[in-house]
Amino acid sequence: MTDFAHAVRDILQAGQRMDSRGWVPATAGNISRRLEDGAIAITRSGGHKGFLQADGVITVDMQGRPLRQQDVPSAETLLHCQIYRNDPTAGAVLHGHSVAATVLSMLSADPALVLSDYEVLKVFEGQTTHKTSVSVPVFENDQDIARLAGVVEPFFGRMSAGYIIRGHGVYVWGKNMTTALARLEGLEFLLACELERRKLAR
Ligand SMILES: CSC[C@@H](O)[C@@H](O)C(=O)COP(=O)(O)O
Ligand SMILES: [Zn+2]
Repeated sequence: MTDFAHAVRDILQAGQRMDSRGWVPATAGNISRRLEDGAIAITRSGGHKGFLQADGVITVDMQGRPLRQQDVPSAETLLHCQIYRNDPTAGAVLHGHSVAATVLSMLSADPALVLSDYEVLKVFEGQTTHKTSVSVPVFENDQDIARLAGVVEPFFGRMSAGYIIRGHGVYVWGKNMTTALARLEGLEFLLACELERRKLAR
Protein backbone atom coordinates (compact mmCIF):
# COMPACT_ATOMS: atom_id res chain seq x y z
CA MET A 1 0.00 0.00 0.00
CA THR A 2 1.38 3.47 -0.89
CA ASP A 3 1.82 6.10 1.78
CA PHE A 4 -1.12 8.07 0.31
CA ALA A 5 -3.37 4.97 0.20
CA HIS A 6 -2.46 4.30 3.83
CA ALA A 7 -3.34 7.90 4.75
CA VAL A 8 -6.68 7.64 2.91
CA ARG A 9 -7.50 4.46 4.81
CA ASP A 10 -6.65 6.17 8.14
CA ILE A 11 -8.77 9.22 7.28
CA LEU A 12 -11.81 7.17 6.18
CA GLN A 13 -11.65 5.07 9.33
CA ALA A 14 -11.30 8.18 11.53
CA GLY A 15 -14.31 9.78 9.80
CA GLN A 16 -16.44 6.69 10.50
CA ARG A 17 -15.32 6.57 14.11
CA MET A 18 -16.01 10.28 14.68
CA ASP A 19 -19.41 9.97 13.00
CA SER A 20 -20.31 6.95 15.15
CA ARG A 21 -19.66 9.10 18.24
CA GLY A 22 -21.75 12.02 16.95
CA TRP A 23 -18.76 14.37 16.63
CA VAL A 24 -19.14 15.31 12.94
CA PRO A 25 -22.81 16.27 12.37
CA ALA A 26 -23.88 17.16 8.83
CA THR A 27 -20.68 18.17 6.98
CA ALA A 28 -18.82 19.29 10.12
CA GLY A 29 -15.26 18.31 10.95
CA ASN A 30 -12.10 17.73 8.96
CA ILE A 31 -9.31 15.18 9.09
CA SER A 32 -5.72 15.08 7.83
CA ARG A 33 -2.54 13.06 7.86
CA ARG A 34 1.06 14.06 7.14
CA LEU A 35 2.63 12.23 4.18
CA GLU A 36 6.23 11.02 3.96
CA ASP A 37 7.06 13.55 1.22
CA GLY A 38 5.96 16.46 3.44
CA ALA A 39 2.59 17.02 1.75
CA ILE A 40 -0.67 16.72 3.71
CA ALA A 41 -3.58 14.40 2.89
CA ILE A 42 -6.81 16.16 3.96
CA THR A 43 -10.56 15.93 3.50
CA ARG A 44 -12.24 17.93 0.74
CA SER A 45 -14.48 20.78 1.87
CA GLY A 46 -18.14 20.09 2.43
CA GLY A 47 -18.39 16.29 2.47
CA HIS A 48 -19.96 14.20 5.24
CA LYS A 49 -17.00 12.80 7.19
CA GLY A 50 -18.86 9.62 8.12
CA PHE A 51 -19.47 8.67 4.49
CA LEU A 52 -16.07 9.58 3.03
CA GLN A 53 -14.87 7.72 -0.04
CA ALA A 54 -11.25 7.63 -1.23
CA ASP A 55 -11.88 10.53 -3.63
CA GLY A 56 -12.92 12.67 -0.64
CA VAL A 57 -9.25 12.92 0.37
CA ILE A 58 -6.88 15.25 -1.50
CA THR A 59 -3.35 16.60 -1.02
CA VAL A 60 -2.12 20.07 -0.11
CA ASP A 61 1.30 21.55 0.56
CA MET A 62 2.36 22.93 3.94
CA GLN A 63 0.87 26.31 3.00
CA GLY A 64 -2.50 24.68 2.35
CA ARG A 65 -2.34 24.97 -1.46
CA PRO A 66 -3.94 21.98 -3.26
CA LEU A 67 -1.43 19.98 -5.32
CA ARG A 68 -4.11 19.70 -8.02
CA GLN A 69 -5.47 23.18 -8.68
CA GLN A 70 -9.06 22.04 -9.18
CA ASP A 71 -9.31 20.45 -5.71
CA VAL A 72 -11.03 22.35 -2.88
CA PRO A 73 -9.56 21.34 0.47
CA SER A 74 -11.22 21.77 3.87
CA ALA A 75 -12.07 25.38 4.67
CA GLU A 76 -9.93 24.93 7.80
CA THR A 77 -6.85 23.55 6.03
CA LEU A 78 -4.65 26.36 7.38
CA LEU A 79 -5.26 25.17 10.95
CA HIS A 80 -4.05 21.69 10.01
CA CYS A 81 -0.93 23.00 8.25
CA GLN A 82 -0.18 25.22 11.22
CA ILE A 83 -0.19 22.22 13.57
CA TYR A 84 2.16 20.23 11.28
CA ARG A 85 4.50 23.24 10.98
CA ASN A 86 4.64 23.84 14.72
CA ASP A 87 4.83 20.23 15.86
CA PRO A 88 7.22 18.16 13.73
CA THR A 89 6.04 15.02 15.60
CA ALA A 90 2.40 15.52 14.53
CA GLY A 91 1.31 12.90 11.98
CA ALA A 92 -2.48 13.29 12.13
CA VAL A 93 -4.95 16.10 12.96
CA LEU A 94 -8.63 15.75 13.84
CA HIS A 95 -11.33 18.41 14.10
CA GLY A 96 -14.82 17.63 15.41
CA HIS A 97 -17.97 19.48 16.52
CA SER A 98 -19.27 17.60 19.57
CA VAL A 99 -22.22 18.83 21.63
CA ALA A 100 -20.00 18.93 24.74
CA ALA A 101 -17.26 21.07 23.13
CA THR A 102 -19.82 23.38 21.57
CA VAL A 103 -21.99 23.91 24.66
CA LEU A 104 -19.23 23.98 27.31
CA SER A 105 -17.24 26.60 25.43
CA MET A 106 -20.33 28.84 25.28
CA LEU A 107 -21.19 28.63 28.98
CA SER A 108 -18.59 31.24 29.89
CA ALA A 109 -16.21 33.66 28.20
CA ASP A 110 -13.18 32.07 29.90
CA PRO A 111 -10.08 31.84 27.67
CA ALA A 112 -9.45 28.23 28.76
CA LEU A 113 -11.21 25.18 30.10
CA VAL A 114 -9.34 23.59 33.01
CA LEU A 115 -9.77 19.85 33.51
CA SER A 116 -8.64 18.53 36.91
CA ASP A 117 -8.38 15.24 38.81
CA TYR A 118 -9.66 12.94 36.06
CA GLU A 119 -7.88 9.61 35.51
CA VAL A 120 -8.32 10.00 31.74
CA LEU A 121 -6.07 13.10 31.79
CA LYS A 122 -3.26 10.54 31.44
CA VAL A 123 -4.15 10.18 27.75
CA PHE A 124 -2.36 13.50 27.17
CA GLU A 125 1.39 13.88 26.62
CA GLY A 126 3.44 14.03 29.81
CA GLN A 127 0.58 13.28 32.26
CA THR A 128 1.26 10.41 34.67
CA THR A 129 -1.31 10.97 37.41
CA HIS A 130 -4.91 12.11 37.91
CA LYS A 131 -3.58 14.65 40.44
CA THR A 132 -3.08 17.29 37.79
CA SER A 133 -4.82 20.03 35.83
CA VAL A 134 -4.74 20.41 32.08
CA SER A 135 -5.70 23.74 30.56
CA VAL A 136 -7.35 23.61 27.14
CA PRO A 137 -7.30 27.04 25.43
CA VAL A 138 -10.62 28.33 24.10
CA PHE A 139 -10.29 30.69 21.12
CA GLU A 140 -13.07 32.90 19.78
CA ASN A 141 -14.63 31.51 16.63
CA ASP A 142 -13.75 33.33 13.42
CA GLN A 143 -14.75 32.65 9.81
CA ASP A 144 -11.41 34.17 8.79
CA ILE A 145 -9.26 31.07 9.29
CA ALA A 146 -5.95 32.85 8.62
CA ARG A 147 -6.79 35.37 11.34
CA LEU A 148 -7.85 32.57 13.71
CA ALA A 149 -4.55 30.80 13.03
CA GLY A 150 -2.74 33.99 14.03
CA VAL A 151 -4.50 33.91 17.41
CA VAL A 152 -3.66 30.23 17.96
CA GLU A 153 0.00 30.54 16.90
CA PRO A 154 1.55 31.76 20.22
CA PHE A 155 0.02 28.82 22.11
CA PHE A 156 2.05 26.10 20.37
CA GLY A 157 4.34 24.25 22.77
CA ARG A 158 1.79 24.46 25.61
CA MET A 159 -1.30 22.68 24.24
CA SER A 160 -0.96 19.05 25.35
CA ALA A 161 -4.70 18.38 24.93
CA GLY A 162 -5.35 20.40 21.78
CA TYR A 163 -7.65 23.43 21.68
CA ILE A 164 -11.28 24.47 21.47
CA ILE A 165 -12.88 27.06 19.20
CA ARG A 166 -15.81 28.62 21.04
CA GLY A 167 -19.23 27.40 19.91
CA HIS A 168 -17.50 25.43 17.18
CA GLY A 169 -15.37 22.41 18.14
CA VAL A 170 -12.00 20.91 19.01
CA TYR A 171 -8.64 20.45 17.31
CA VAL A 172 -6.51 17.50 18.45
CA TRP A 173 -3.39 15.91 16.97
CA GLY A 174 -0.98 13.04 17.56
CA LYS A 175 2.05 11.30 16.12
CA ASN A 176 -0.24 9.03 14.10
CA MET A 177 -3.98 8.51 13.57
CA THR A 178 -4.28 6.03 16.44
CA THR A 179 -2.79 8.50 18.91
CA ALA A 180 -4.81 11.42 17.55
CA LEU A 181 -8.03 9.39 17.87
CA ALA A 182 -7.13 8.34 21.43
CA ARG A 183 -6.53 11.98 22.38
CA LEU A 184 -9.78 13.07 20.75
CA GLU A 185 -11.68 10.33 22.53
CA GLY A 186 -10.02 11.25 25.83
CA LEU A 187 -10.75 14.96 25.43
CA GLU A 188 -14.35 14.37 24.36
CA PHE A 189 -14.89 12.05 27.35
CA LEU A 190 -13.56 14.74 29.70
CA LEU A 191 -15.68 17.47 28.08
CA ALA A 192 -18.77 15.26 28.41
CA CYS A 193 -17.92 14.68 32.10
CA GLU A 194 -17.51 18.42 32.69
CA LEU A 195 -20.80 19.21 30.98
CA GLU A 196 -22.58 16.58 33.07
CA ARG A 197 -21.05 17.89 36.31
CA ARG A 198 -22.04 21.46 35.54
CA LYS A 199 -25.61 20.39 34.77
CA LEU A 200 -25.86 18.48 38.06
CA ALA A 201 -24.37 21.40 40.02
CA ARG A 202 -27.09 23.79 38.90
C1 LIG B 1 -21.39 22.13 8.96
S1 LIG B 1 -20.61 23.68 9.05
C2 LIG B 1 -18.94 23.26 9.50
C3 LIG B 1 -17.92 24.01 8.72
O1 LIG B 1 -18.21 25.39 8.69
C4 LIG B 1 -16.53 23.81 9.31
O2 LIG B 1 -16.46 24.31 10.61
C5 LIG B 1 -16.13 22.39 9.31
O3 LIG B 1 -15.76 21.82 10.32
C6 LIG B 1 -16.15 21.62 8.04
O4 LIG B 1 -15.64 22.36 6.96
P1 LIG B 1 -14.92 21.62 5.75
O5 LIG B 1 -14.66 22.72 4.76
O6 LIG B 1 -15.88 20.55 5.24
O7 LIG B 1 -13.68 20.99 6.30
ZN1 LIG C 1 -15.37 23.13 12.02
